[in-house]
Amino acid sequence: MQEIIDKIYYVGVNDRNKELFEGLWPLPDGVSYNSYLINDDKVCLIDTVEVDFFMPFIRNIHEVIGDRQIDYLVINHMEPDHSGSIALIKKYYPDIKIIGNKKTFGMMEGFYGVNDNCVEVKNGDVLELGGHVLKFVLTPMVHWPETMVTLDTSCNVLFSGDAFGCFGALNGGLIDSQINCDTFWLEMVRYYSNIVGKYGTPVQNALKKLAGVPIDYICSTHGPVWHEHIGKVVGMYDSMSRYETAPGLVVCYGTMYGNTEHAAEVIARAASQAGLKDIVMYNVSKTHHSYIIRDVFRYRGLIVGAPTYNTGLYHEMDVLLSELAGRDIKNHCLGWFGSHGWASRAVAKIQEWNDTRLHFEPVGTPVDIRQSLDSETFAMCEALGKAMAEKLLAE
Ligand SMILES: Cc1cc2nc3c(=O)[nH]c(=O)nc-3n(C[C@H](O)[C@H](O)[C@H](O)COP(=O)(O)O)c2cc1C
Repeated sequence: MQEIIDKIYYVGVNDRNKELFEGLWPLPDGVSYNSYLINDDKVCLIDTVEVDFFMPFIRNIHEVIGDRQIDYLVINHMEPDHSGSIALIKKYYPDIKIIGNKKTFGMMEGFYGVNDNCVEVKNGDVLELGGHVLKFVLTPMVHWPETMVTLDTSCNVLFSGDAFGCFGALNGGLIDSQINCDTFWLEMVRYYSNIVGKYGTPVQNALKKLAGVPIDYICSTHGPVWHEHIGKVVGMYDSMSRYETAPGLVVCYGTMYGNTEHAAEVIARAASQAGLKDIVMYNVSKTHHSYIIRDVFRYRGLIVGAPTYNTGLYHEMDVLLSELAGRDIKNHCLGWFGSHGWASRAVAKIQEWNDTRLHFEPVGTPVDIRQSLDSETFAMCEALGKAMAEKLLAE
């Protein structure tokens, strides 16, 4: 197994089989479950892996320590993709001491029935392993209540749990300086926006706790080990958790027979003609909402439109708006439009979502299309696209 630095080894695994992470998030390039082993006077394992991967996990551990026992297991985060192997690790290493905080152990008992040999740590507590010294920093609600991170102060390594993680399996290379990271940047935004995105304030609090701490390696639970790009990934987390955006536009629509799509094309073209360069368009039935949410986190403007369907809003658009509303996204502008055959509901429903849950800043005049675009609604779509572009560019 690869040594990251000074007796710290990677012992994680790759999952290229799963279609949907957590049954929700597509994994076109797989995902890694990262775990780390410090082979010092005392042996310490940092987090585990999803239980389906226990056999390759234990093989990786044996490759590093052979028959040595593991003294400590640090649990930074109890989500089962990291905690899933705790019970089996305890079977292999019955004397292992499990390190967590007050909120960790109730969850551990509830999920796995494990409740003995626990060592509770508080914020700032220290554990000496020999040459290596670990310091525990509690980071509640990034993105579960028990989350914490572990600093190895002897060599400036941060074991960050899910923070700074991203989708994408590790294809041979482990540390960012060994690999081309191009594919990981957008996947980091998708991971953050969908899974952590609601918790901007706790992420800001965690970043403040770590500000000024020298960090040479960030070892997260998913994706590459960050070394060369630490400034970039910390900057990305800072910016995303402040809900900072670029002056771009997401145009997202539902359609059955093309009339609402036609309106979306007119709106996007008008925005482009008004000078806006960053415009992305999605058919909400085709593109998984995790990609749309990712781009909503990147761009300040959003225009959504959908048909009236069974006296309500086209279902896939309802799902998208519900997902967006669940993330408490701030600092965004919204325009909207809709279509109907005989009795309009879609436009009012989108407005209802915004008034009651989203609270984005409304831009332009909503367009309600009866059956298909006519000259009046065509002009209104152009005006909507232009108004949004002018608003975004003016800022
Ligand atoms: C299954 C189905 C249910 C619909 N329900 C309604 C409705 O409840 N009220 C209404 O005014 N139009 C309804 N419509 C009509 C559509 O809203 C209308 O045809 C619209 O132009 C469709 O847009 P599209 O061409 O982008 O798919 C329905 C259409 C379909 C296919």
